[in-house]
Amino acid sequence: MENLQTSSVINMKIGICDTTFARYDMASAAINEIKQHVGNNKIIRRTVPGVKDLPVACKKLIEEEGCEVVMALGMPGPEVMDKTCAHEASTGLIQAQLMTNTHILEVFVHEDEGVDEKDLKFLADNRAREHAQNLVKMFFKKGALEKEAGMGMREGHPDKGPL
Ligand SMILES: Cc1nc2c(=O)[nH]c(=O)nc-2n(C[C@H](O)[C@H](O)[C@H](O)CO)c1C
Repeated sequence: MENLQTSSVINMKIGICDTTFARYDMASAAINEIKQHVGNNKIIRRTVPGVKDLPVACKKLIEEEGCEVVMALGMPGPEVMDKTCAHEASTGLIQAQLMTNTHILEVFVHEDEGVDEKDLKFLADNRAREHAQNLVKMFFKKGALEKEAGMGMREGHPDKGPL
């Protein structure tokens, strides 16, 4: 994707929220990706213990810090309890979006998605970066996502492609 830094006149506050539970620093990958495309925008990062702490942290980034979009990055573990936590966190993130009328892009990588640790690391980095690109397209490149509508795009994994 092209660098939009010079072409963009939009100046936004972008929130990035991640967890210590995650086994990869997805927030740094997302921030690095955003800065490559729209580095002139302010990025505010917060780190919380786990995914269930993300909804209120994101809501605070929006309401108290003035962020106009937030990324919520987390890694649910492989146990049934972890999957339940992830679902609860996801529901909380949707509620926070509706309460604030603001997008929170959920970027979860389930620990059992990777076939091994190397694969999991690659997946986490890739998904964080590709969702960061989605954020850039949504807010800085008018019509960019519409061009990709129905194209079977996947974040982290290879795209599926259109039917
Ligand atoms: C069981 C469990 N599993 C996960 C997980 O898979 N991924 C994660 O990020 N956090 C998990 N947590 C922690 C909670 O999200 C939360 O941090 C604590 O309940 C404290 O509020 C818990 C408690």
